[in-house]
Amino acid sequence: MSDAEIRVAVLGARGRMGAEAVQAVTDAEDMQLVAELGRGDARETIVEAGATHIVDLSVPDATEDNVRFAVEHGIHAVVGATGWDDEKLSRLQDLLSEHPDVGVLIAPNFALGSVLATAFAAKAAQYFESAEVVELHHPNKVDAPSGTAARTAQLMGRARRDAGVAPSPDATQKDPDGARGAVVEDIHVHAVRLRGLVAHQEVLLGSPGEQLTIRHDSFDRASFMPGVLLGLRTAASRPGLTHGLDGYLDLGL
Ligand SMILES: NC(=O)C1=CN([C@@H]2O[C@H](COP(=O)(O)OP(=O)(O)OC[C@H]3O[C@@H](n4cnc5c(N)ncnc54)[C@H](OP(=O)(O)O)[C@@H]3O)[C@@H](O)[C@H]2O)C=CC1
Ligand SMILES: O=C(O)C1=N[C@H](C(=O)O)C[C@H](O)C1
Repeated sequence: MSDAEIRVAVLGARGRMGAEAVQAVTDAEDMQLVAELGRGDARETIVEAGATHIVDLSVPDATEDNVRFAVEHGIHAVVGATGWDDEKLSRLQDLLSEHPDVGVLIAPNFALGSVLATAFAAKAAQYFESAEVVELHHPNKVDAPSGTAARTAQLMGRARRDAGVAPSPDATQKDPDGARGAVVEDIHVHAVRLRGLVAHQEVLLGSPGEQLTIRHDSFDRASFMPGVLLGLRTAASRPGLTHGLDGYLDLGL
């Protein structure tokens, strides 16, 4: 084993994503899987196992504490678990300023196609009168809207605001049951939960007489693994917080 080897602890290792990541890390020649943690397992195991990196694929309620533990112990973190709102991100930034050698990637989505779709949507959003997001997932998902949809809407909304675009036209006066969906940065976000689905998203952009739809589909969790491995291979060389796998890619957009 070389000193430079990436020694990985997977958190949420028995979950849908975690199990896939355990296999991907095991198969990677430049990595060693040194710990697999689930709910109730002591985080100290990560340190005892000599991990240089964690992959956090646990749950929104646990991820902040997991990442805090890693950073405080000088361990790089690649994070796919959702729930990272602005408050948590800001606390993490503060923590990282005390640990300037540690790299953390918070990746709402590891699939390259999804990362590109979000970047395209952010780029296109200012050119259309109307913009909405529809995310579609398997019914075992515990959070809504998805982390990917929330981030996509946030980037779209900010781009529209910076360009001076008005909020999407909407004559709705009565919506007692929330049929118009969640609102993130002035963008409506709709969540579908349907047996048979994995992870899908449509960004709808409309102007008089035309519509642009930017759709991405993950049919299998294998789609996320190249992004997880890229995150693990890059995090140590990118100290501080990176929000979005696009931060490790040169998309040129
Ligand atoms: N960024 C990306 O590309 C992707 C992100 N995700 C996100 O990853 C997360 C996991 O998704 P998914 O695998 O489908 O969910 P699962 O429910 O299948 O897996 C979550 C796992 O985390 C375990 N867990 C709970 N608490 C802790 C804890 N404190 N420490 C360690 N493990 C814990 C759970 O154990 P138990 O079963 O005992 O509760 C469970 O095994 C979600 O937030 C999801 O949105 C999912 C797909 C892609
Ligand atoms: O829970 C999931 O499955 C997924 N979660 C992430 C999210 O909330 O965006 C990524 C992907 O959509 C799959």
